[in-house]
Amino acid sequence: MNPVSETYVSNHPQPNHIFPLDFESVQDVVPDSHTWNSPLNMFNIDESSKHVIRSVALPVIDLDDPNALELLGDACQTWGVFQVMNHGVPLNLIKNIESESRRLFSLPTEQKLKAVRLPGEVSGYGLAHISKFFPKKMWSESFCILGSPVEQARKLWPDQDEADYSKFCEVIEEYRNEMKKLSERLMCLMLSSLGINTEDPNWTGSSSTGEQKDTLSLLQLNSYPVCPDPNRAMGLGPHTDSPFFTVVHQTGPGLHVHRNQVGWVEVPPLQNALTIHIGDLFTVLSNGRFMSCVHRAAVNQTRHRLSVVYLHGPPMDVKVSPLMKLVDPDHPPLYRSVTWKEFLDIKAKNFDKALDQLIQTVELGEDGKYIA
Ligand SMILES: O=C(O)CCC(=O)C(=O)O
Ligand SMILES: [Fe+2]
Repeated sequence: MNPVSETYVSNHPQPNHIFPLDFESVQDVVPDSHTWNSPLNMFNIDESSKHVIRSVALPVIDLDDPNALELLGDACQTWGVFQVMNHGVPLNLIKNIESESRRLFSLPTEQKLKAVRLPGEVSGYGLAHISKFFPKKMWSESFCILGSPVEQARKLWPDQDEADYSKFCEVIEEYRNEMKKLSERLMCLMLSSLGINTEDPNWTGSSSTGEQKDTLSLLQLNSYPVCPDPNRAMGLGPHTDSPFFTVVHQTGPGLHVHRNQVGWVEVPPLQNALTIHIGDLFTVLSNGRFMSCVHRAAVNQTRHRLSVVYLHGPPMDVKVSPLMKLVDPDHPPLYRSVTWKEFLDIKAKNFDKALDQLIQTVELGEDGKYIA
């Protein structure tokens, strides 16, 4: 079994955390199961104000800018989120993934349910994986793709022309390839901003079996149907992403990021920009220099919103630890090492406190090395 699937199986997701609301049948009331009215008390966020800030400018980085490296390093250390322009992903490919996602989510509910994610599986249609951490259901549906999309696509478009599902699969594969290229470029830039030379092939550590493996790439398509009462519903609850980072394309406003002392800030849907969220494993790797960014998705009353999220992480069984170059007598290693697979287990049990579980106290030994 795939190691990501193993993690999901061992954490027993319940079917009620998989099935989205049948949005086709919703009239003009948000059902109680989807009404978010009590404070969540997560991530130490002060929820006394519901106000979303639109006047604070998030970092926008043109990758062709000669100062891109510096700007990017600064954005990762202050915000943990930024937008990139001139990222090299063909704009027609972004339009194509948008229209393929729209085609998928506009299928009749019963058709989408044919590709439902089974308990313990990663790929398929359903509520986002984080659903189980919240007391109320989210106003969204998602489609997660790990590995080949063919099997799921055949379930969605079974009786028709092969062109129906093969177009979907082609676009998914092409988009994922472009995301992989962009992510590798961003990873190099982010590490360079920390003074790390990525030409050293061992910078991420080695897998437990000693072999070099491919980084894992996961794609998640999210759909946020129009909502009769957006102030009482939540598209996607507050969370941090687990991998090194995620690359998000959104079709309209709705993404909010949280910054301490500032509050919830809207990420504007800039034309031709992609949004990058620093994830938990980068916090570990950078020894706390880059902090993962808490974000959520709101819904609205008039526009069906979509987002496409690419998760860029290390191979599942590679140990991620604070980079040696970022550790010195003034900066002890804050986190113990962890693989992505182990971290998903920790997150499944501790959600917003997952990173805290990795914090370690160390002492400097006589040989100048830290002892946990
Ligand atoms: O829809 C969005 O803009 C955000 C989606 C997201 O955060 C996620 O899928 O992890
Ligand atoms: Fe996210």
